Amino acid sequence: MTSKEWENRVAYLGPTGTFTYLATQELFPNEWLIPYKTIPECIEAVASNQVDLAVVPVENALEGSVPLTIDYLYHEADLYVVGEVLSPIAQHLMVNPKFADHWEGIEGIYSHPHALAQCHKYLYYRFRGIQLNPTTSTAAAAQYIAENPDQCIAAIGNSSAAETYGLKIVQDNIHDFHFNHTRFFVLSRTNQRIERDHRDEQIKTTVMITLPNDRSGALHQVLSVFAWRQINLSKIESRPLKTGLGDYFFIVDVLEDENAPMMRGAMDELSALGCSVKSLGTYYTYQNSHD
Ligand SMILES: O=C(O)C(=O)Cc1ccccc1
Repeated sequence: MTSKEWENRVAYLGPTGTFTYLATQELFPNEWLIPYKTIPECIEAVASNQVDLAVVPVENALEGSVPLTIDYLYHEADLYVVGEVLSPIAQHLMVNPKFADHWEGIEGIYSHPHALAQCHKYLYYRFRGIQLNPTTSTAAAAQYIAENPDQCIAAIGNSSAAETYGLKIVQDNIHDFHFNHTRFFVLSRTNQRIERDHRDEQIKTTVMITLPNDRSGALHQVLSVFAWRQINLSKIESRPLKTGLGDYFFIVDVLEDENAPMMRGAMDELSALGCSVKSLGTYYTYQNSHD
């Protein structure tokens, strides 16, 4: 198939072998997947029409939100969430094969900051004092290890990265908590929905809400708008507006379709309360099986 025959160009946090890559590949097995080095580069790629869609991590069960993604969506880009992928995450320690028998002497460990944090206890008890080096992704770390075969260093990432970059896994499942899942957003310039057979039934809408300045009970009022309509929220989080200490916006996940009459009423009432409200769209969830 030539590049012209692909239906969609999909940016993802690369290179090949990241957790984002695995999530993207499972949802888009027949699309043209294009790696970008950082989350902002993925988001810019779709915003500037270089690609049709972008897949980026947005939240991890152990580490919480990925602030870069949420802040970039609020402050920098005008995009819609058109799908989400939930993937189980297993972290492994990998080295160049020639160090497979003396990996306990490694002098540095490389990975994405979230991956290092997910293995905090393991690294503390097993490698205290060894330098931990953040990289733009887990696969970028694996690639770095492969490109520096004379150094006794290790990467933390998934088994696909070990395979892609010819590394040997010397300790598997080193993440501190068994339930380690990451949520990825699929982003688009247009308000559409990715619809595949294996989607979850539950639909979700992500809304960004900025409260009117300094009014007591404003957040309570916002929550009441949803509560009395019996609209369920699955997440609410505040992020700094970056205009001064104490100024925040809220990102809220609502288990309802943005076009449902109750939801339209809720959005209108929020505006009437003086909030600025932006819906990032309604989308389906896809559960990935790999780890
Ligand atoms: O670096 C990666 O592989 C990513 O896709 C980001 C990430 C990092 C750690 C856990 C889940 C996703």
